Amino acid sequence: MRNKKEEGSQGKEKTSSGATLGRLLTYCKKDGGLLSVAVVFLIISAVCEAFIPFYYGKAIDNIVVHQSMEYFAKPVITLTVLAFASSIAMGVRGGVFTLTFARLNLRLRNRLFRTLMRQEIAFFDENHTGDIISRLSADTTQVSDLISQNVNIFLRSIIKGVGFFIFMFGMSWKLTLVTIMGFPFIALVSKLYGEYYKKLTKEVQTTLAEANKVAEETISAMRTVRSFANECGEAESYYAKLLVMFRLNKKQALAYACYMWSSCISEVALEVAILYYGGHLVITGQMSSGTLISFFIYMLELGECLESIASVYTGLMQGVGAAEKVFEYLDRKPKHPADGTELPETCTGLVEFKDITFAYPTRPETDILKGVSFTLRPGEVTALVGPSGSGKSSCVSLLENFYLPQRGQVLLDGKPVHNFQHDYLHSKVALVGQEPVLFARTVEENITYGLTDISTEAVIQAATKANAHDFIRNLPKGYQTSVGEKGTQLSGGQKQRVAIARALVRNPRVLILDEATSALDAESEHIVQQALNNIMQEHTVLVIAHRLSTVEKADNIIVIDKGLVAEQGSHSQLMASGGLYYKLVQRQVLGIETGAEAEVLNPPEKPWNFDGGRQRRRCSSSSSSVSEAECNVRY
Ligand SMILES: Nc1ncnc2c1ncn2[C@@H]1O[C@H](COP(=O)(O)OP(=O)(O)OP(=O)(O)O)[C@@H](O)[C@H]1O
Repeated sequence: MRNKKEEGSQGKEKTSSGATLGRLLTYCKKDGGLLSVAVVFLIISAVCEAFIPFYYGKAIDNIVVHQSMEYFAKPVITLTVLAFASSIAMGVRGGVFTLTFARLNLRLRNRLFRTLMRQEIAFFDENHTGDIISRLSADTTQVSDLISQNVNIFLRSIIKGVGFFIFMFGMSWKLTLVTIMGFPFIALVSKLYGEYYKKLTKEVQTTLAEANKVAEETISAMRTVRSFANECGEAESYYAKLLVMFRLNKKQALAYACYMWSSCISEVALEVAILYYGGHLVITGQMSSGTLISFFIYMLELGECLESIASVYTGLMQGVGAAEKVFEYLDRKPKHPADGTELPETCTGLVEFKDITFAYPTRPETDILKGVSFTLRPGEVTALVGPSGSGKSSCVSLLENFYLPQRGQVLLDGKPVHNFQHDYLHSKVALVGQEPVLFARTVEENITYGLTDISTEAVIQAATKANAHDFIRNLPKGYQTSVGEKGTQLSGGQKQRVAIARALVRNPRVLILDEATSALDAESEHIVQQALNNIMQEHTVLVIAHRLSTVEKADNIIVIDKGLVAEQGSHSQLMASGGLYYKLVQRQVLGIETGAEAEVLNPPEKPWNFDGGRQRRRCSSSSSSVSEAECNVRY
């Protein structure tokens, strides 16, 4: 019963490996012409090689029997020509195969990256960047390299092996039978080894991805690592992951040693048996000594072919293991595809959140928003306030169509946001994040990110509105200055203004601003604020407010608490009603006046998102009268 089960699973494994290989080959369809050329040259070289030992035998027989240079020279010239032709053909075959599989690599990576770009945001929440990069680089390389080398070697070995076998059979069927008897053992060893190696390779790749994850996270956050002096800690975590991989590598080494041991023993046993029986045939006059030498060379070469086929098998299994991982991503259909089609000519920018209930796909059991409804009107500034973790950024993610709510709808001009064509939606709704991400490109390329055919005038106009034109002009190469990885060569305020320009150049109807204050000094903050004041009137604006000054000015304030709209209205209305907002403002004012009291009223683990807690702590801890005055002015 158990055996049947095992057979079943092995059969399934076999078919799935075969299917994966078949699918990989379909990826090479476009290279059919090139592959045919490679195969033709492969056949030429293999056939030439198959004849060479035959002429060795002939040459030796001619020396032994005729003992004349004339008889000896003929087979030697023939085998020289064969060897020459075979090496030329081998070179062409190798080059064409390498080219074909470089093309396969190109296609695989291109498709994989495009598939990744289509995935929903939740996919990137679930899968670590290191894993994804490892599929994109290491796995695709392994697929094309291994498949390229192995398909090449496999075909060559098969053709040569068949040729050798025919010659051997023609020389002595009895000796050939003795040779064949060793095959099943060699085949069994290769198969067992191949299966085991495939499993180990998958595990090694997974642990390598885990190690990459740690390395990537650490290197990309090097400043944080340094500031917490955790270099050794990170090195230890990386080393721990490497050790897991090393344990697997040891298993691989042991498996390889066992494989080599068993295959070498079986080869030597076979050679001794052939020599012994062949010697008997020569002595009894059933075979010439030259033929025995030819046969022996054929047998050794056949052994090499079988070894190659065995190693090809394990190599192919490695490649198939990597290919299965690549296909897993390639086949993944986005759960929330950006496939809307609505493309209205005009957009007023009216946004409605209607009874939204939302949980993140990674934590489906926790509702982050619970029946949230509010409206953002064109020409109005709406401020979203609430404690950290109350769900403000989640509202923005839904408006950006990053996720789908479980209940309710986010409407733009009365239509669900996911119904709009992807490019259209993101040209009408633009986001300036709290810590905007810039790309390692020029300032101009960052501003026009994702757009084509944008005139320089439009870029300058957007940068001017964003209060960024002057500082960009003073950069070493102006708009053509590179901003460095993630914009590290710009200051926080400069990055923020480039990000504002990037949003404005699209001429959006809805502008979402996640106010950044903590990263900016007073001067930069003032300049950024001015930029925002310039543009607020022209759009539907949603501000995740960190500053009370912004909140006060907003036309409508929505207070979110624990995923619910606690209250909404203008500053004066909310202050008059004496509810949550009133208490919040009171706390903030009190917080500035008496730092100690504020700590009690507004505990650090639940700071309100006017940034009051943070600013207040900054101010109250400072003994400088200037900073206190600054704070009082702000609130
Ligand atoms: N990608 C995510 N996957 C799972 N949970 C998330 C994700 N992003 C946020 N959350 C959770 O959702 C809740 C609301 O987060 P959100 O970022 O919307 O709060 P917020 O009000 O914007 O907070 P803050 O003012 O601190 O930025 C938090 O409990 C957070 O842990």
